[in-house]
Amino acid sequence: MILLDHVTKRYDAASAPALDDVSVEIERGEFAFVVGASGSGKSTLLRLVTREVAPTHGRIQVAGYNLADMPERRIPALRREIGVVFQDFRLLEGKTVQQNVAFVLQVLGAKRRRIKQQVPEALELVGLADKAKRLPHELSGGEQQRVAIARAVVKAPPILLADEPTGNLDPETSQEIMRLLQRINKTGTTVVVATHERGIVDESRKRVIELRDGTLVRDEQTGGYDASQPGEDDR
Ligand SMILES: Nc1ncnc2c1ncn2[C@@H]1O[C@H](COP(=O)(O)OP(=O)(O)OP(=O)(O)O)[C@@H](O)[C@H]1O
Repeated sequence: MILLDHVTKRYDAASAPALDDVSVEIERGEFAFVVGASGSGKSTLLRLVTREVAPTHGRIQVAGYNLADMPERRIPALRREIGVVFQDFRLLEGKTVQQNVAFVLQVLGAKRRRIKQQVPEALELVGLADKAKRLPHELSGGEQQRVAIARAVVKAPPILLADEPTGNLDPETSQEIMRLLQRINKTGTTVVVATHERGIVDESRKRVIELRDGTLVRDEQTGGYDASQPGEDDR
């Protein structure tokens, strides 16, 4: 589903690569964490998968698309296969919850009937059916992130990427969001979560792909964060 084969990404020739010769394969239906300290390359890895940035070297395949030599005009088709969630939610402030979620389908040119059916389903999935008419600022942070997740999955993408999805949330709300992402994974969606919060990773016992200074230093199926290494929380 997602394949990086000896991928290097340099943003500019003078500085060290943000990702350095990274090879990793994430199968359809898997749940994987990408962990590492700030600046280790987590966001760069996700941005390569969405083709926001192109690799300097190496081969990338996502949902059957070959990204390294992909023409610009094919990028929208790739992005239809991927839902993305960010730390800062990125909701449209002037639109209600249901309008935020519907907007994705409208942009894709979906029929009104499909929108009427899928938006309530997505809100039901994230537990926000009763708050469909609220504006984002009338919601808690955790609720706003759930709207963002509903928006990411409403088009039923095979892949969901989350970049520090719990970075702005308290521990209890973070756990709720992680449970929701795992529930979405159980429906068959491939889920990749970048985070530097080791507690979340330890609890989940999922595959952990660890980056340090742009290189892959660990790829383990059973989870657990290497406590011997200093991380964000220890500084
Ligand atoms: N657009 C850019 N231009 C130049 N350098 C960049 C750019 N984006 C990221 N970098 C550099 O690439 C390296 C990896 O950054 P990246 O954002 O991928 O790390 P990260 O692990 O996601 O960090 P964080 O947790 O702080 O978001 C860093 O050294 C960063 O400064």
